[in-house]
Amino acid sequence: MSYGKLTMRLWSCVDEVVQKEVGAVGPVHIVLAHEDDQGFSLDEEALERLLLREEVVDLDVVVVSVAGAFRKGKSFLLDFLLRYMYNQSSSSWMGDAEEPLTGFTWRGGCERETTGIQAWGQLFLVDRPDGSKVAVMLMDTQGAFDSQSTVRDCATLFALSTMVSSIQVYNLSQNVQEDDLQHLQLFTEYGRLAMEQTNEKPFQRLMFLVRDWSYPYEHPYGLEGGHSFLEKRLQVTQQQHEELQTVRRHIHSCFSSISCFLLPHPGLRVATNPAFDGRLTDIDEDFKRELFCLVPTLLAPENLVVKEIGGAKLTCRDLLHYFKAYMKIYQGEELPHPKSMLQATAEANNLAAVAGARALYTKSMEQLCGGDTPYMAPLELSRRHHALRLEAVRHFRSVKKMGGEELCRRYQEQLEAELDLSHASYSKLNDGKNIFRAVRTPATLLGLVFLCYAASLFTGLLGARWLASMCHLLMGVALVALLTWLYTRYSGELRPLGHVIDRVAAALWEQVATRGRLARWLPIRRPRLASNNNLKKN
Ligand SMILES: Nc1nc2c(ncn2[C@@H]2O[C@H](COP(=O)(O)OP(=O)(O)OP(=O)(O)O)[C@@H](O)[C@H]2O)c(=O)[nH]1
Ligand SMILES: [Mg+2]
Repeated sequence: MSYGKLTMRLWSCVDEVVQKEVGAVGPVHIVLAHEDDQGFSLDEEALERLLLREEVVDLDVVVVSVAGAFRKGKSFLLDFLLRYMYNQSSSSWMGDAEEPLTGFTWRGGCERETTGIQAWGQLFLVDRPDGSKVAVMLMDTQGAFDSQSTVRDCATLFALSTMVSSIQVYNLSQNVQEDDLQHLQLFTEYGRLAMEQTNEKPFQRLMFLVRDWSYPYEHPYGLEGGHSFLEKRLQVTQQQHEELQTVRRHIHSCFSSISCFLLPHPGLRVATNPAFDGRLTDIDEDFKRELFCLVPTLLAPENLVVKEIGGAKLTCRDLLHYFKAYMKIYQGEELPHPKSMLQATAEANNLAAVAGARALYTKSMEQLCGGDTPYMAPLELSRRHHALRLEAVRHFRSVKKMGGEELCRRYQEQLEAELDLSHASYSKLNDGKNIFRAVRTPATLLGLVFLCYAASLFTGLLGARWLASMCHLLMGVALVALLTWLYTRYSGELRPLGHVIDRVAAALWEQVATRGRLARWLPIRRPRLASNNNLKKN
């Protein structure tokens, strides 16, 4: 029995089961797009119904996905893939000339149609020439760059479809532009980020499908023309700018095989007639001829590519687990959010300006009160900080940046907060250089020792022996604290203990000094940070 006949028999068995279970077969939403900016969710039940069906669950799986910008005929093309899968053994798989095209929903018009990710409601069983049997899943993806999706939405869906498919068709219109390559780079990088790092190429087969190709006199329609065209487009040369080289290297490093197919325009009736329902009589001959070559290039049994992750082939059951795991990663918050080019550039501009202003401030502060400079009056330090802070902010604002005033103000606030933090640590460094502060703990403890000694002598003379013993005890504690403090400073060990002793001594010192009105000339209280306004008034 030929492969084709066997496939058809198997297929009709599966078809019967499915018809009984779910009625008419159609597209199934496996990834749902939520309207209210809530991202996407996986319809696990729908996916389980599809992948855990007894006939397919343990078979190796082939996933063919079509992705790209919205309104470019992706669903329309997928319906021809469906026709091929349903009529594989027949050379007239394209169907009757007057038959409307059905399957994945497609339509004319300028508003988006497909949302989320849809899979065809049943998998196709195919016998491959090597005798193995595989299950083929066809997947349609929400078009990128519609007016309702963010860059993150587009990246998530493209990345997901690339990660779970073994054959990804990148559907483009008219040409392969540099921005098409940049978007592919961004989306595949977003996919690679969510996958475990391996040395192997993370994705399998990629086909650039260029629709409405208008230059057959330069590169003929079809796979061969596509090959020569893509070779030129993806060529890396030393004369290229580094940016162009990086994009091309990235794409080569992501896919194990890359091809290109140039498809002619299907004719004006397809593109512009609102009454067009997909019948073949309305489609240009050139398009049908090339489509007849394109579809088997993707789906003929010998061309099918089994889905592999980390070098291991996946069954339908495995694919279900991977789908769930990947979806969870994209729903979590650990991945960075891809941004639009303007947003990313504006943030980079602002960050660079913040870094420049911070460097300016730090350089001057280092000269003023860095590690090797002598102690300076805290009030003077605070005054200079404010002057330099103003200068740094002025520098930040003078740098030309993209992104507008709102973004600029946000980064200015960040800069100001950072500079205030720096001031706090420069103040601490400066305080550390003060001789009084350096000897404050031992002086306080020594003072306490003498005070307790004198008090014990005095109370002993008065005959209050228990009070004298208390003073002795306190003196002993102060002495031990002093020795411990000296040890911690000398050895650098038991630092938390040394820190506690410092704080107790500081509290005592503050009490005594404040009561004794010494606060004016001893470094007891830190000068309060004068606000910008105060400074201006001064
Ligand atoms: N110019 C042109 N139009 C096409 C081609 N193939 C299909 N169309 C037309 O493009 C329109 C959109 O087709 P869809 O298949 O719904 O497009 P889509 O990419 O799935 O759109 P979204 O689901 O919104 O992302 C329909 O009017 C088709 O007739 C093609 O190769 N070239
Ligand atoms: Mg569509």
